[in-house]
Amino acid sequence: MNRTPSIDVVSFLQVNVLLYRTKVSYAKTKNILLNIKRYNSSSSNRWLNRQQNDVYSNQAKVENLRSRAAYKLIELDDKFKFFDKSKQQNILDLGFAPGAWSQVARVKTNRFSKIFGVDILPCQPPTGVSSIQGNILSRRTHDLIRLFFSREIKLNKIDKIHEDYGYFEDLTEKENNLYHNNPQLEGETETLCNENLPEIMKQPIDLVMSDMYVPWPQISGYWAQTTNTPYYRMANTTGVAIKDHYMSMDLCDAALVVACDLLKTNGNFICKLYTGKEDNLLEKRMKKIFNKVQRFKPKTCRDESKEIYLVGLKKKKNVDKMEVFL
Ligand SMILES: C[S@@+](CC[C@H](N)C(=O)[O-])C[C@H]1O[C@@H](n2cnc3c(N)ncnc32)[C@H](O)[C@@H]1O
Repeated sequence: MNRTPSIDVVSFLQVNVLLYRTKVSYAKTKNILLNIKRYNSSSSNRWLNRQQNDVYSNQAKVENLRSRAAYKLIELDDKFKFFDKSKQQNILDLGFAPGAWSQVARVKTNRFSKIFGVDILPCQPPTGVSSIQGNILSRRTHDLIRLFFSREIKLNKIDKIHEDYGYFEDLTEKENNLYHNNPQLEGETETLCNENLPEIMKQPIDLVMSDMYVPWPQISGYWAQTTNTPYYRMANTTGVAIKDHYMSMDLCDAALVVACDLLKTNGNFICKLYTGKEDNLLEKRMKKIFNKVQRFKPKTCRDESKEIYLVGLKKKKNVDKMEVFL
């Protein structure tokens, strides 16, 4: 087979020949090569190296969690107590892929609770979690979320192991009568009209959690992609603080619109953002929606990262979306 030598081997040989001619020592050659390598290494390589040496990433692999992000949600829940096994909860996980937050939510809630993930990337959800591939900036995605929570879903009891972990392999789904009896909702192509919806469908969610961040366009690694590992670099940021900030603010606003429309009164909200100039504006908006708003930086977040979480506790009654955003 005709094999093409990698760029490193080629540059090693080239530099060696060059240095042999000029009688430079081997140690110096190595130094020059290291510099070339450093120059060539992309930010995604640096990210992969950091992941390999990261305690939380390794721990996540041991515990069969899909990413280190799981520990951030665990810390958030330790502080704010979002999950409650004693009652049925409807949970929406925005930007759920690869699915670590959904895994945590599944384990921390009882088997009657529904967990629904939305992501713009294709991703197989964890066991006991439902999902759609959709853009949260689209009105249709909002409608599909509403439809999902209007259905009655029963989780099958299969065996003791699943019972212990609070979820089960199969889902049996029974359409909610309200959905079938309402002609307006049967054709999913129409945008749902809020005024005519039955009460149960107006605001069905107890917790909206958003860990969204804009994924990078895929430029490599196609050979290794499966539905479970859609993109390697989806947890990556651009490294340009101001860009990261503005990109995350748009997604926070989108999550906030979902909270205005679909979160129950007294429901809670978690939202990841990269800090910058517009934090205060977001916080101000959140204060119009929630009784209490708090900032939280989990220990799992890297020190150098600008990532923080804004938490909205106990949604107020009759929130006027127009007033929040104008
Ligand atoms: C940091 S990852 C989320 C990690 C996840 N919380 C976990 O625990 O595995 C951010 C996700 O947000 C998703 N995302 C970004 N923009 C989106 C959008 N407009 N609509 C839906 N999902 C989006 C990305 O595709 C990506 O999978």
